[in-house]
Amino acid sequence: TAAQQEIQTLQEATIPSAESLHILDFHFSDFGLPEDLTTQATIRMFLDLNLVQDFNIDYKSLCQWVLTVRRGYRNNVPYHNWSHALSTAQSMFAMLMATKHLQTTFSRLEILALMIATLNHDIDHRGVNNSYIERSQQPLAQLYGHSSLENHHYNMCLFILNNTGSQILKGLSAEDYKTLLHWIKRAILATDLTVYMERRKEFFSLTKKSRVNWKSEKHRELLRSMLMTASDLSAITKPWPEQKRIANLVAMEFFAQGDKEKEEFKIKPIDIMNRENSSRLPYMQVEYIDEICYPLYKALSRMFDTCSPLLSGCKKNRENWMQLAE
Ligand SMILES: C=CCCOc1ncc(C(=C)O)cc1-c1nc2c(CC)[n+](C3CN(CC)C3)[nH]c2c(=O)[nH]1
Ligand SMILES: [Zn+2]
Repeated sequence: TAAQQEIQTLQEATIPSAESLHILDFHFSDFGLPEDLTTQATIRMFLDLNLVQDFNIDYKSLCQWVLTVRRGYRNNVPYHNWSHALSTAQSMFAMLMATKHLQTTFSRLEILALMIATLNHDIDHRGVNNSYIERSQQPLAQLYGHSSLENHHYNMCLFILNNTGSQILKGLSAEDYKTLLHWIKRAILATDLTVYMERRKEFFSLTKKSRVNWKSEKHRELLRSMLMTASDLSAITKPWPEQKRIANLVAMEFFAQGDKEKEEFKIKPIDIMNRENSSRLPYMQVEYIDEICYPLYKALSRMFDTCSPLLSGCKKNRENWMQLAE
């Protein structure tokens, strides 16, 4: 079949180096990268983090797993698609590769959890957020209640990991497998912004007192969660042309949800989803940066100076949006 052919082709491909794919750069963009190179870039991340070796991952299964995860994203969704998943995983990869401290602090199993979680964290996203799903009483809402979307992303991730032919975790002990799934679930659920906003206070106070106890599982999980959000929102740190392009995709998706909310529920959508406010988009972005993004990149850069390009990128975009807001 075509799917088998695609697996075969990927399996036989010579995977380009990280340098030639530019996946070590914080300013990486997949814009214009051909689809087959996006799957090869994903394989390259797993190879360069030594995950294939450390966990005895069968290479053909890894190829099938990457292609199945990619297919799990909907290409009729403007922003929450495979490109967002790849950029999120690449941001995590760039932080891990740049920060030796992270690689020595996190176990190999934690690194594996972060890479699987970033790639799967929005899988099967329909372009609408939790509040829309809960209000529309969609099956997902009946199934999962709150954080319904993130629970769905985790379940899809688990389903693919258990699927014949893409069982990349076959080489793990029963205990490691159980621990890993728990960490992947927590990491995917951490990408729910409401969860992030609750938990970041504790993280910020830890980084201020620089009292992180790396031995404590609670502190490590908190850091893994914060790294998930930093990767998830990393488009806000990209060079201006890329940030502009992404912002337009996010706006397209948000306004489409707002239109549906007006149409189906006869309600007024929240500001960022109401296309009547599109002239205020730059101002809303400045607010979004100040309230949600900047504090996180500030705390991360305080902890790891290797992550300072994320903070400076975010700061630059605040200035760019501010100029448009006046
Ligand atoms: C219409 C949207 C304009 C574009 O918006 C964007 N463009 C790009 C990025 C990016 C990450 O680069 C991010 C955004 C962007 N994302 C936002 C989100 C979800 C992460 N929220 C939540 C919803 N909750 C408010 C109740 C806070 N507010 C946002 C905003 O104002 N902008
Ligand atoms: Zn995301």
